[in-house]
Amino acid sequence: MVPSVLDVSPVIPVVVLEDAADAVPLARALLAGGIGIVELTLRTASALDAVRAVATEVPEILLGVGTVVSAEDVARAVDAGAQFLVSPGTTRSIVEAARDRDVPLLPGVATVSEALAALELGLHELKFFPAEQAGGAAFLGALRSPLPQLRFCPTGGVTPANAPQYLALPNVGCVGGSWITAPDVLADHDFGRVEELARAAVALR
Ligand SMILES: O=C[C@H](O)COP(=O)(O)O
Ligand SMILES: CC(=O)C(=O)O
Repeated sequence: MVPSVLDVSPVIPVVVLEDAADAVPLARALLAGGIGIVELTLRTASALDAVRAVATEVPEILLGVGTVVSAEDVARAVDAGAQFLVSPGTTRSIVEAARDRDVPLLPGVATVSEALAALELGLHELKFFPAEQAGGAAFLGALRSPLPQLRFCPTGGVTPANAPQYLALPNVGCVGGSWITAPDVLADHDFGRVEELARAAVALR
């Protein structure tokens, strides 16, 4: 049984991978650093090859596909091996496509009305995106009182410096962020650095 996506790790690393050959060593470095989950975004031509490689060669990691912006993306991601899906927003067609494939979806919201609309679609675990730009930890903290049934993964502008403020909120399960797999780290193929950053990220909570 797949655990709730929000409860695997304090941080979901959000990855934009240019070279699919990096995917497997990257996933192994995250695991070695104590992070058992990864979100590979559909933002590069190599994304689906990367997903297929991790699904085949690193089955121990919970494999998500992000930047899912259509029902077609849901199909492509799940066919490639995605175990969960992440979207920057929430649409009925994406929600229904993910349900049809029986794959957990973490869709994004940025306002109270979007959170209510997601609730009407039966969703209780959401991404808060873009977190820093949309109101940060103070905004999410204020949602807790009227909407205690919702839990969030704030993503967008989250850093090791501000992550603890989010992780201290009772309606936050984990945060998402790209700092563990930042472009300079990936450009250097520095998987030892990925492991170090992963270990430091796990210690944030
Ligand atoms: O999914 C959203 C972003 O790509 C991650 O945002 P970030 O680079 O600000 O951590
Ligand atoms: C930003 C976002 O939610 C994603 O790339 O999946």
